[in-house]
Amino acid sequence: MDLPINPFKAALRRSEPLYGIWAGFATPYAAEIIATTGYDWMLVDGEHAPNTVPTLLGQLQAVAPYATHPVVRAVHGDAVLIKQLLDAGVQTLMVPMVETAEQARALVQAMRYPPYGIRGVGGGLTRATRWDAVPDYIRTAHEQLCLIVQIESRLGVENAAEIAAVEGVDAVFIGPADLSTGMGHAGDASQPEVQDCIRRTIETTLAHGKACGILAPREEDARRYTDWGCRFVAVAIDISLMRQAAVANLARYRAPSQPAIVSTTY
Ligand SMILES: O=C(O)C(=O)C[C@H](O)[C@@H](O)CO
Repeated sequence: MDLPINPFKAALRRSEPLYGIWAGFATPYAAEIIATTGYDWMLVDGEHAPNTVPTLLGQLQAVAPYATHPVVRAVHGDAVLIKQLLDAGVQTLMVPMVETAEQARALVQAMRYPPYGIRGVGGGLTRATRWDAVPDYIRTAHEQLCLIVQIESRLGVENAAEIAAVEGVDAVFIGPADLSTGMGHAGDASQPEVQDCIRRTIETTLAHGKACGILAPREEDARRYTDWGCRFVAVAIDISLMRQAAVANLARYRAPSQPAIVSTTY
């Protein structure tokens, strides 16, 4: 069989925004539900959701029949973990808290086989090669792999030009929660100096010919960031959607301040 195409990587080169959703339930069942809803991509979160390599694998398998592309966020940029994730079939990898070009170059190396990098060869043991059904995987894998580095600190913003310029970095994703918190604003990305950092990072990334993405669950933020040039925007978080719907539904029957009455009898 042919090496599976990475439609997300190809779409990043086009101009229309790609709308994504954060998938935080860490189960294949919930991930599959999300994959049926029509978002362009979903962020399967290995950083803040309780995921491990096997749970991420299960979610990749669950969403494989659908058009929504799974972007997997690693808990950190360790080369050994990256090897396992790529072997499990991750095609698009996001790595949090990248602050220097040196870190970005190390991530590129971790995703490539020698002589271009340090990725170990799993061959027929791996889902990435479809257990050896894909011919010439070692020579061609890099064509369909996509690396997204997260810039989410003041240092990362300062080094954005050097990071975006690294060959093999396909896109930059801004983390507004960490960026604003690191700048002393406790998750409030609306602060002018945070907005300024976000805008500068988008402009710098685009100037280096790379795509830029961001998490923006509030509609006005999402629209502003796409106006500023963001190409892929996560406009929702599945866990928040469920909680908001549950709270709103209950509020139709009971005032929010009224305590829950737990009863085991009818
Ligand atoms: O800093 C950010 O913003 C992110 O990286 C996304 C958060 O980690 C996300 O988990 C918020 O729900």
